[in-house]
Amino acid sequence: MGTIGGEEMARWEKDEGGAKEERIVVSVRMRPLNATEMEKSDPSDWDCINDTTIVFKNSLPDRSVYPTAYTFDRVFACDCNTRRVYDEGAKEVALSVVSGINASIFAYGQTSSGKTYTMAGITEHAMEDIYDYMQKHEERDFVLRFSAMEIYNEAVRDLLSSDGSPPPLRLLDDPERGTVVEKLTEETPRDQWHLRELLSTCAAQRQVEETSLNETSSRSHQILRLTVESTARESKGRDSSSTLLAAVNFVDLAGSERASQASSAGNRLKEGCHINRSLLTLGTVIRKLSKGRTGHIPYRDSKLTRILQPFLGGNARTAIICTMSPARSHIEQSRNTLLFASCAKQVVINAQVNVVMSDKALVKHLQRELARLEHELRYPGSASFAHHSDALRDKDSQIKKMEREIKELMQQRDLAHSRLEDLLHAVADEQSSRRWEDWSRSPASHARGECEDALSISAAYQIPDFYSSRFDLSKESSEQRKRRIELPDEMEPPPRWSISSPPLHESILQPGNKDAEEHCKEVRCVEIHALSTTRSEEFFNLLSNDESESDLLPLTGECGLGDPAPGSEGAAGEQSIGTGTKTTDGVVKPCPGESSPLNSVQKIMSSRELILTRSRSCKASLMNSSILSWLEHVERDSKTPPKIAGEKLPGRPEEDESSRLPVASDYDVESEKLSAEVGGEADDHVIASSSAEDDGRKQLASDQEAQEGVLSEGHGAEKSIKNVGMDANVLCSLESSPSRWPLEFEGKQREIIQLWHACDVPLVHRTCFFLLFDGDPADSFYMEVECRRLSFLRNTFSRGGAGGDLVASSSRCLRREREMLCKQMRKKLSPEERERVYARWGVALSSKQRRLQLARRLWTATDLAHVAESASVVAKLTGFAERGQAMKEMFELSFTPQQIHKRSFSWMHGKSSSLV
Ligand SMILES: Nc1ncnc2c1ncn2[C@@H]1O[C@H](COP(=O)(O)OP(=O)(O)OP(=O)(O)O)[C@@H](O)[C@H]1O
Repeated sequence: MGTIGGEEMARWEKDEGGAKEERIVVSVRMRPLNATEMEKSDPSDWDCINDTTIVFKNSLPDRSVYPTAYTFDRVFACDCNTRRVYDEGAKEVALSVVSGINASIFAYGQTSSGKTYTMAGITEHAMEDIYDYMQKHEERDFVLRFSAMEIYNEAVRDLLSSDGSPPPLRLLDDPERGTVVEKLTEETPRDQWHLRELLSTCAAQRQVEETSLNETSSRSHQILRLTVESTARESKGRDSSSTLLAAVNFVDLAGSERASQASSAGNRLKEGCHINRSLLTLGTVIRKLSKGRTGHIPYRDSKLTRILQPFLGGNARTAIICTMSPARSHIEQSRNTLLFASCAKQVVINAQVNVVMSDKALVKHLQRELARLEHELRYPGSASFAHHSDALRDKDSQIKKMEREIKELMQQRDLAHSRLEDLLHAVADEQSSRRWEDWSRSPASHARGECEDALSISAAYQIPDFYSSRFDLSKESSEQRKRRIELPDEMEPPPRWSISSPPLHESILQPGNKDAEEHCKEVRCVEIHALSTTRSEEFFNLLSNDESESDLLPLTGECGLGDPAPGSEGAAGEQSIGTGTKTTDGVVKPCPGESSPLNSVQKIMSSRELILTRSRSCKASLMNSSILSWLEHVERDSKTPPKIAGEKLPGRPEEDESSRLPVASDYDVESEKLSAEVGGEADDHVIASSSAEDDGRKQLASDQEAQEGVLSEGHGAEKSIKNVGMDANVLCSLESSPSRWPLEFEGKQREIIQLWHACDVPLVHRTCFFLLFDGDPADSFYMEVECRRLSFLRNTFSRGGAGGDLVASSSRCLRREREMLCKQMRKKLSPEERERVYARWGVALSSKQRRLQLARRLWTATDLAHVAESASVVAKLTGFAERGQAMKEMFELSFTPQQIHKRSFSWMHGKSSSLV
């Protein structure tokens, strides 16, 4: 133990005196059977099986509920000497006193169990060790003070009093020191021998009487207290000197006894009552302390607990040695002792070093503390303040840094997760495609042909339901809201358009159409958000590795479809429109030999031109719920909707011919120029064909190839466009564009439109897709998916066999969808609106079946103006425009091979269903 002062002192103060939580050290010592017990052949029922456990070894049936084994810090068998008991059960605690920590050693047990015998030895050994310690630490100056008292019949007696019969001492409550015994003699032993003498005096003074159990029974509680005060010699007399001050109590309790067993009477009985009462209080205090320091602890119920209050579960280390007799005759008392010991070992104590500063040191310390506090009050930004604020800032920056790291980690995790998902989806889709192809070639697929029709229809008719189920605006996310079609300010829809109608599916969804519901469920929505670009790239990489692509695009150079503008012919039904012919389902098909190269050029022109001309307002107007408003808008401004080359927009005033771009016939000359300039690649794919419908689909592939060929030429294509008279502004825009996405988008869009046409894709699907994907780079993923699916279907159609049946089925499905739209016209459009739409679409007002005529003209051409116009009408009729916008994610790849048996690709098409 070194000097405590200066820095050490400050450190000690910081550590709150080195206080640490520990428990009372509890040991059990069993004495040998005494002569009386042996005479009575009282058997020994207890056995110390190891250093910590004592067991009740009686094999007789025991009716009690007491445990048979008890474990403590240490247990000492009969043959253990007191030295060992002291060394292992009390020494460490007793010697705490020299370190400035209060300590108490208790001996507890029934009468005649050996308390006095044990405690006398322990006190002696402790005194020896303390003196030994003092001798070994000459750097410190020690001062010992010794006092002794006994509590006999609840009276405190001074055992060092020279008076023969001293009066009982009073207990005083000192605010600083707690309970103090007034006028208690305190001796300062000169040396170890002097202390021994004092101990002898105490023993002689103590109340001892003979009882039936113990010839020298102690009838009082004895408390011997040795106070140790130590100061470092080198700091003595200096301002910074400090003193360690602590006391150790050696408490030899009176033995609990049963009056019957002790055969006590008279004074012995009275003594026994006091003893038992005070021991009972001690037991209560210990029990309450063992459950934590909550509630009232009855220290004041006895003089014993009142005097020992500071040492019981307080600022003192404590050791309790419980003594017991092994005799069976004392089984009950022994068990009580063990229960007390069990309770005591639960008590948590909080001993700390007690430092006493010299008056000078104390004054100086207090002055320094006062000055520091005053300084802090006057200058809030002082060093300590600054220190704290700096620490706070550091912590804040640490927190922010950690938050950033967490965010980054979460993003990385999400990214990895979504990539994994994409890869899994891609793999699953590829497997699905292959399985489906295999299956479609199998006889089973033909056998199912009988009910294709109904399935196709139901699947087609469930589309509005599909959309309506996803158009719940109350659940619309902010992203969806952002994507939702916006109405231009100047084009507020007139009130009549806002009349809500029940969802289309309610009127047309056929009962029992469970397959249709399944189709909806199978559509998987994958979040792409900010990762869409990355995911698209990954997806394209996957696609580029997919060799099946080449199979899906048979190069059959045949007649391409013309681009008959709606309204270019007023006839209905089977009448021809333009130079093309109309099939029974109203789909306009071109005549063989119509200029496919011209179509290609037109498509390129349209897509190129759209880069500039398809303004937001234009697109928005197409998407708006108000067709009428849109029509009015078109009539006011001849330059919108898009100035699609070579087409006559429905409703466009005839006198505006001069302002529009060249019509198809204008291209006859220009197309030749283009063909020559693009190296004839487009021409290579265009071969005249005499077939009308199926061949038309094949021609679409040819057109597509031609278009891709032109697009792939890059600047060459632009040059060609320039030659056909494109606005110079368009070219400037193209050349200055930092990204090729707009070009790719337009190309992809046209490709999809043609594939829709070729595959008889349901009009509702076309409409939703067209309106949703408006050129956002993030759309590339969906558009590529759509292309892949449609190419797959087209490839299937072109193979003949089962594909031929599927074509017929899809055509029927499309025809019924047009009938559905026809019915919706009556519900969704007022008579006046219908008239205007008829006029715009070239349906003669005097003709019959006008609604059917209109329905059959929708989506019958592939030029962008026609498509946009058709989409706006279908959107209005199906309520798409009223309900808002669908989630783009539902257009993702969603083939589900596991559910092929349900005849459903989740691709929400009658077509896909009819394929199965
Ligand atoms: N471990 C022991 N080894 C040998 N003898 C012992 C042992 N413990 C106690 N004794 C003897 O047993 C007798 C009773 O011991 P002691 O007086 O210490 O009991 P006690 O618990 O103090 O009783 P009381 O409460 O009545 O004062 C004594 O004669 C003592 O010498």
